[in-house]
Amino acid sequence: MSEQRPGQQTTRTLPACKRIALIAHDGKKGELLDWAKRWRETLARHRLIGTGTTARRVSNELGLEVEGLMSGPLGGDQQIGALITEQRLDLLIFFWDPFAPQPHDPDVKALLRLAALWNIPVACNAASADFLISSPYLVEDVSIGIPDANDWVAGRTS
Ligand SMILES: O=C(CO)COP(=O)(O)O
Repeated sequence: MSEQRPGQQTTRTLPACKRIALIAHDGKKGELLDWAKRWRETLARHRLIGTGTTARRVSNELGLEVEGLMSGPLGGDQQIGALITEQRLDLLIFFWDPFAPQPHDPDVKALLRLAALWNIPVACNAASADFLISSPYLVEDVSIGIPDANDWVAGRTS
């Protein structure tokens, strides 16, 4: 089977002040809130964004400013995916629930695909989120490799 992949990479810079998405499925919201409480002071120094219910709960229960998008089942995962594609998100903390099928499972898969494609640091559980949030890269400009979108289109149009 022939498969097409981006042939050429370019880079982009994750800024020192990171744009961090916080998302949790209902069965994992308690864990995410506990985790965010532990890292509250660190999170407060970055720009937070989240799907509707997660964002509201983090904001209400921790007193942090979190930009709330649409709730996940109503399209929020896709909005986060669009931010990744537009290079407007730097870190994804997504506690998805391995025990609960979601009505919007295709959106969840699509979001994780875009995060993998665009080389975004992702944590899907508390231990990996601890590693990400305590990394020295969190407060530095960090250059990451990403697919070269212009080269991709050029290769499909020449
Ligand atoms: O469903 C979600 C992610 O797939 C999360 O959505 P809410 O934060 O609105 O619950």
